[in-house]
Formats: sequence, C-alpha cells, structure tokens
Amino acid sequence: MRIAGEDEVMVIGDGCGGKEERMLVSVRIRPLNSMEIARNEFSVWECISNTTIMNQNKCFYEFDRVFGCECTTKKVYENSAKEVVLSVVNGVNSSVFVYGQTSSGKTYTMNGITECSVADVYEYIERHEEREFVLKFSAIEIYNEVVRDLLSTDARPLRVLDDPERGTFVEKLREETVRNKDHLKALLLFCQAQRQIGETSLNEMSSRSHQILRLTIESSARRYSDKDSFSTLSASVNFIDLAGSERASQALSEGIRLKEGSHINRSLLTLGTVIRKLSKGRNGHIPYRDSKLTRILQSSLGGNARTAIICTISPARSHFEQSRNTLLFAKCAREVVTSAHVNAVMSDKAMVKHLQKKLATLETELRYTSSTSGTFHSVALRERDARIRKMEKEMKELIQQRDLAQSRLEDLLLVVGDEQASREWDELSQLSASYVSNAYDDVLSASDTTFDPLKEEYYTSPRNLSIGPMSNSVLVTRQWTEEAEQDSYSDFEDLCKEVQCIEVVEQKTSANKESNPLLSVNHQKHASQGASFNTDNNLVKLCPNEVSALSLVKEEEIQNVRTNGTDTIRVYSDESYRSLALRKSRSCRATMMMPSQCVKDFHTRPQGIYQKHIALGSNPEQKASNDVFKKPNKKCVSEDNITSICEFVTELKEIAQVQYQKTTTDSQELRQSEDFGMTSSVKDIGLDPMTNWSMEFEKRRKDIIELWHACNVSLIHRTYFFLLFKGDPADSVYMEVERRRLLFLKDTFFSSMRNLRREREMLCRQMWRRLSAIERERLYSKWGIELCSKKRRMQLANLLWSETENTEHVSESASLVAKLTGFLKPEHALKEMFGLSFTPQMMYKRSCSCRNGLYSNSKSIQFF
Ligand SMILES: Nc1ncnc2c1ncn2[C@@H]1O[C@H](COP(=O)(O)OP(=O)(O)OP(=O)(O)O)[C@@H](O)[C@H]1O
Repeated sequence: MRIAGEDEVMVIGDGCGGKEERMLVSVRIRPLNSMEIARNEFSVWECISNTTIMNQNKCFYEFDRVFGCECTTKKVYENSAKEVVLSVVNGVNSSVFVYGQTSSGKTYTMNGITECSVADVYEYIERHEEREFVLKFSAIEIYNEVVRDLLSTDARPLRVLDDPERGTFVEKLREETVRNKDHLKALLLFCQAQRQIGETSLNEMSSRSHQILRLTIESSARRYSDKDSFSTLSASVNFIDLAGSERASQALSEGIRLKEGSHINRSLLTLGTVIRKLSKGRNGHIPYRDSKLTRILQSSLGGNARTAIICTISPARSHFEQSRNTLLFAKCAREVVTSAHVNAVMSDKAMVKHLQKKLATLETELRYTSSTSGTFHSVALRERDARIRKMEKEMKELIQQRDLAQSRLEDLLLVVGDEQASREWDELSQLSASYVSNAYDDVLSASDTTFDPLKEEYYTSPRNLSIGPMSNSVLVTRQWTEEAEQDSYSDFEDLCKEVQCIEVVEQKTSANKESNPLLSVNHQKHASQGASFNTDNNLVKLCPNEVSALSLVKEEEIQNVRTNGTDTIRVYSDESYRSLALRKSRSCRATMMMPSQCVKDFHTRPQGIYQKHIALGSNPEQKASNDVFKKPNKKCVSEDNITSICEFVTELKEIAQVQYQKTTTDSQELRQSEDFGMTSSVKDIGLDPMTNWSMEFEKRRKDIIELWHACNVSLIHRTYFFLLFKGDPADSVYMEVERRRLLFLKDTFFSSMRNLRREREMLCRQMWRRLSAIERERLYSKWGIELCSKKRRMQLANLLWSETENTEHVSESASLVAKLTGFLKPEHALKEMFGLSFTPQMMYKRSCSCRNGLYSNSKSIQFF
C-alpha cells in the first residue's frame, strides 16, 4: 500500500527476488470473560502443544503457534509476530493481522503487539547507531467501507487510488515522522481514540472498523564507505486490527450496528475469499478489489511482505462455531505464500545526500589531482623557462657570431666588389640564419642538445661555407671562385672576380733591399690554370684563378720567372716564403684584400680552415712554414711585412714623385739645354724625361689598349683604366705598371677568350636592363647594326673594345661599358686600385662599393 503524502520512496528491491514463505499463523485463546463465566461457560478449546489446539470433540488444529488463555500478550508477540515485525528494520515489509470474532481479544492482542513492536523497534535502533533511522507513522480505518485518516480529526473519507508504479495508496493520508518512542506511543493513543468504537451486546468497546497502523522505517548507514552503505532500507510494518466478525443474532445488532456488521462481514468475507484463493495459489483471480480492506492489504496478503496472522478465539462453548470458522480461516491463511524481499531503496534525500558526498569526494580528489598536477606543471614550466633562457643565450651568441661574420664578409665584399660574392653572402646569410634558426629549433626540440659554435661541423655548410665567429673568408672566396669558374660570368658583378693582384715583395736580403726594386709584372691569368711558385723544391701552389701577382722583385728573379715556363714560376726563396704565404693570403681575391685586422684573425682560425686555405704542398719544410699561421701566439710576419712594405711603398711613392718632378725639371732643363746646347742623362724608371708627356701618354695608352686586346683583358678593366687615367703626369707609374703587367701576361700566359665572352654576354644583358629601347636602337644605328637583325645586343657587345686603333671607338666603348656597369662617377674610383697604393696608413676605406658598380679600393697593395 502506498499512502499519499509520504516521502516518495523508490523501491529497488534486493535484487535476489523475494523469499517465499507462508504466513505465520498463530491462534490465541483468550480467557473467559466475566459474562461467559457468569453464564457458566467453560472452555471447549485446549492447547495441547505450542502448535496444536484441540476442541472438545478432540479435533486438532495445528498452527505455527497456539497460545492458551494464560499466555501473555508479550509471549504471543515474541512467538508469533516479533520476527515478522522486526523484519521492517531490515527493509522487509511486514504485516500483523489479528483476526477473530468480535470480543475475542483482537484489539487487546494488537495493542499489546504494537506496544511490544514499538519497544523492540526502538531497542533495535538504539543498538544500531551506525545507521540512521527515520520512522514515519500513518493510520487509517475502514469503517463501513470508508477510509478515514486516524491521525486527522477530519473525518472526511479518503480515496483509495491505484497507481502502476506506486500500487494502491490512500490519497492525502497524513504521515507523521516519529520523533521518538514516546511520540509514537502518543500517536498510537491518538489513533486509538480516533477509532470508531461502538457498544454491542458482546463487547462494550467493540471496534466497529478495520484499523491499519503503518509504521515505515527508513534506515541508512551514517558513513558512506562502500557501495552498500549508501543504500537506504525502507519498509513498512502494518498493524491490522480487523473488525470482529459477528452474527447479528448473537450480537443483537440492529440499526447502525447491523449496518456496521454487514460491512464488516462483507469485507471479512472478501478477506476470507482472498486468503482462500491465495492459499490455492495465485493462478486464479484474486478479488482484492472486492473490498477496500483487501484492496489496501493486497501487498501484505500475497505480495512483498512477511505476514503474521494471530487469530483470536473465545474459549466459550457459545462461540464454538465462530471460533471454528476462525480456525478454518487461519488454516487457509496458513497456506498462503508471500514473497518478501529487502527493499533497498534510495529516497530523494538519500540520493541527494549520496550525491553530495560523492561530489565532495570527487572535489577532494580533484583538488589533490590539481595540486599534484599543478606541482608537476610548475616543475615543467621552470624547466622550460630554463631551457628558453639557455636557448636565448645561445641565440644571442649565435647572432653575435653571425653579425661578426657578416661584418667581416661585408668588408670583404666591399673590397672585392663582387656581386657574385654578394649572392654568396646572401646565401651565406640565409644559411647562417637558417643555421641559427635550425639551431634554435634543435634546441627547442632537444633541450639537451649542446651547441658548440666552435665545432667545425657548424662551420661546414653544404657549400663548405663558414659562418662561425672565425668565419673563414678564404673558404668563402675559394668556394665562390671555384663556383664562378664553373658558372658562366653571367653578370657584371662576376667580373669583379677578375682580381689581379700586385704584390710588393720585400727583398730578402739587405743587399737586395738596398738595390732599387724594379717593377715587374706577374700576372696569372684568372682562368682555370693554376700557378705554382717553386722555390728550391718548395712548391707553392696557388689557388687557381686566384692569384695574379704583380711583384716588385729583384731583376734576376724576374728573369727567372720569364724563363721558367708558363706554369711554374720560381720567384721566392725559402726565407721569403713566409712573406709569400702572407702575401698570398692577402692577395687571393677578397681575402687577400683584408685589412690588417683580418690578417690578424687568420692566426686565430681553426687549423682545419687553414689547411683548406693554404694548400701549399706537401713539403715538410713548407708545412713548417705553414705552421706560422697555426700559431697565433707566435709573432707573425704579417705586421712586420706590412710595415716594411708600406715603408717600401712610401719610398716608392717618393721616388715616383721625384721622378715626375725630375722629369718636369729635366724637360725644362732639356729645353733650356737645347737652347744652350746641353745634354742630360735619362734614368729609366718608366718615363723618358726627354719625351713630351702628352705624347708619351697617348703612346703608352695605345700600347696598353693593344695589349688589353691581345691579352683578352676584361672590358671593364679596360674601361675603368681608360676613364681613370687620362694623361695626368702622376699616372705615369700606373701606366707603366699596367703596361709591364700586360707585357708579362702576353709573353707568359695563354689568355682565354672564355671569360671575355662571358663578359660580353653580361654586357648584353646589361643593355636590356640599363638601356631603353630608344637608346638601344640609337646605338645599333651608330654602331652599324641592322635593326632587323637578330641578337642585336650581342652584336653590340661583341663590337665593344674591338677596334683598338680607333680612338673614338675605344672612347665610346669605354663610355658604353661604364654606363652598362654603372661606372658613372669616375671621381669616386681611386686610381690606386689599378696600381700601387701609396697610402701609408693601414686603415681600411669603404669609399666605394662594388654594389654601385665601382671597384672598391683598399689600403692594400693589390691592383685590379
Ligand atoms: N487475552 C486476554 N486476557 C484478558 N482479557 C482479554 C483478553 N482478550 C480480550 N480480553 C478482554 O476482552 C474484552 C474484549 O476484548 P477486545 O475488545 O479486544 O475484543 P475485540 O475482538 O477487539 O472485539 P471487537 O471486535 O468487538 O472490537 C476486553 O475487555 C479485553 O480486555
């Protein structure tokens, strides 16, 4: 039965199905009452055992327990109802019926059982402090088939409703939460007072209604330590005091009592029918709905409840038949089987409480997890920060190294004036940046990776380029040179590689120093042919296409050079080799034009780099000489040489100036002597004092132009030289140097046309870039090129500097080449780049940039 108004309880069940058991049926014989004694009634029923009752006819009735008239209610309770009643505290529904004739002692027995049950329930609760119990109490009576709430003073009938889930329940029934045992007792007394009682002939206090007291007990563990602990047990125990069956004749009922009796008997008859049918099984129809009593007690009679029935009888012979009917009812009831199971329920409150505790547990776990996780993350973050700081430091170092290398290489490029080198530098920069980036990525990906910027592998790029702090510009230059040789000179800047170097070789001996140095030209063609300087079996192999040497050497050494074949030049002695090595290092293209600081840096370069750069042969002695560069702490000849060379150059400059002044003076004197018939001696230092300089200049320039053509000298070289040297008397030295150099080249080396062809191809492309269509057409017409012909630009390029005898053609060629190469401001170019630098200081100048189409000058002694 579900009673409206009670706390909603969800019955879960024990999951194991109900345990089937028969109803516990007992019979209690009350003592003869005063009226029966007065009528000399005697007891016709005798309990011959605890389970068997026998009437005067020796008929035996066996039940679960039988209690004689002398038996106390407590004993009846303990032996017939206690076990069933206390099932409620374990979550099993239970019901205790008292059934019998009117005035047989039902109410008397039920009151006693209820009292004992309350006592035992509270005793159980007290003994189980680990669980929390909630007791709720409700009470109804069915009077004349009307349901009434005994806890309410409102006598209005309540409806009995059926619900698919809740079952049959009484609508709007009040349910009191029991505070304590006394409260429950008070409620029981209140219900007792509310019950309909009427006086009959058999019972002054006859109960005229069926009373159903329901005590619902919910219990749950106070601590939720395991799965079962949070289950709440909920069950109800029904104390059912039925109205007494009566015969109207015996009860002398009339009027209201007769009407009550008819309702009572009808409901009891239905109850009997239900019991009888249930005793035969549950296959047939069970007429629960034939009365409100059976309808409400449906679950207690044949469902999920343990049921105990105490049948009370009067021992008087006058009630023998009624007593026998009661025993027959009891006998049928004893056959009824119920299936009670534990009602593990979870009420809304229990569910909320459980969820709250579960949430608290999860929150605790989460806090713990967050705490531990936070600690882990904190450690990880600190490690990452340390790695980042380390990487930042390494990045900073790398950037500094890169900038240093960039600065040095830029200096070199400024000196060389080679766009190809610029591209190399771009690639180098990209490579460096890529390297730095990759290094950074590497550090990011593997924090344990230690980057050592001084490791050689980091200097070894796919193109064998060095980008480290000790950047090996020699390698760069060499790489670029070799590549330039492989690639076509496809651009003007490529021609900047046409470096021709003039070295001033210090005289080995003091005697030689005292002698006047003679200008000689050692020019190594820049083609693929290599040059070797064989000095007393010390073969000095210079990088192909790297060295052009215009050396001031002893006259006898010049002779040796000229007689020593084309590929091997014997110039230097052993003792002068150190100077050669230095000069070589400073004369090899860009590297050889490094300022002194760069030369100093050479001494600190990694050994491997030096070995790559200075491939000077295998002679041990030569290696020993090379060791000079491997020992940074050892004072190198470089500075000394530079100083001495500078001193020498200074002297040479003074000589040149003196010669010029002397020439001028001699010319004047000659004119005077001619006037006075005098003669004067001439000192051969490249300028005949007796010759008019203007005529001599034109003659020498014409010779040089012829030699340029014969030696396939770069058109740009010709152009620059042609535009820079226009007859200034001070240019005599440069003119003579250039002439002698060309004479040497003409006599010594085979000049290749390949580079010249490439140069013309470059100029052809420059025409497209630097000249407009109108300018080009104008030039085609001027130079006799058919406008409708093919490859007009190439035709024009091939015509440049082709007519050496035609001064106007040469001049126009020079002008056009200058325009194509961007050489628009001759005043920005220094003549020293074509000759000896008479600049005594070692400072490095950046007045010109190869990117502007100008050859950069240097402090050094190189010539282009
Ligand atoms: N076992 C008993 N020992 C002593 N007195 C008893 C016993 N049983 C019943 N009585 C007394 O019998 C009288 C009638 O009992 P009770 O009212 O309990 O009968 P009842 O079956 O409830 O009758 P009704 O059906 O009319 O209500 C009461 O005065 C009660 O005190």
